[in-house]
Amino acid sequence: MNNYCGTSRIAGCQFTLYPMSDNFVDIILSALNEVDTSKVWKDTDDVSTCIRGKMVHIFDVTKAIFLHAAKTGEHVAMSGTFSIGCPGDTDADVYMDETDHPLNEEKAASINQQAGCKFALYPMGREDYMDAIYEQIDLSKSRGVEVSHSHYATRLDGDVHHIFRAMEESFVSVQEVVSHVTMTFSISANSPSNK
Ligand SMILES: Cc1ncc(C[n+]2csc(CCO)c2C)c(N)n1
Repeated sequence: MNNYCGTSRIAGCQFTLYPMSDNFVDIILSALNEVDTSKVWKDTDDVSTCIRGKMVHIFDVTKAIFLHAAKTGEHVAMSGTFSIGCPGDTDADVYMDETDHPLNEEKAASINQQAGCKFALYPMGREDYMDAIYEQIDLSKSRGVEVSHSHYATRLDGDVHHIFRAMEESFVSVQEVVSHVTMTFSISANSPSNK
């Protein structure tokens, strides 16, 4: 099966927004609406949204949707799973022809938002999966984000742009050596616990 396009392979993210607000329907639908998703395959249902396409656009769209929801000032959380190299899917292959320019970066760049995030990498099908994680991730170089370890996950605190950059860098470097990788994350902004 050929799921390669140049040097880029098809990736995806399945995520759910949880606005802790009476206005949750509007916050979810506006965030999904305001973000330009034209470079990714997208499907939203009552549980979650799934996007598929080039890695650069998967991270661009996921981050932008979280930022647009969080900029309402409400306590908003998002949980999801990134995946690459999952064999079998071909229905989003057409999106692999898109250029690498992320469509939402310019608009999202002006949104400053602090958040806390826990993420975990799962390189699939490897006896030495722990080595694959430790060898490829060098979070010591992550600028603007505080890194701490927790059970089953790594915690990142800081600006949302820096948090997503750290997760993207980790995911990109692990998938260069392990063909099938998943990464779970849970991110929270405007939590009353921090007031
Ligand atoms: C990113 C994301 N996608 C879908 C849902 C599921 N969902 C729950 S309420 C609602 C709006 C009314 O239909 C939707 C779509 C979600 N929470 N977050």
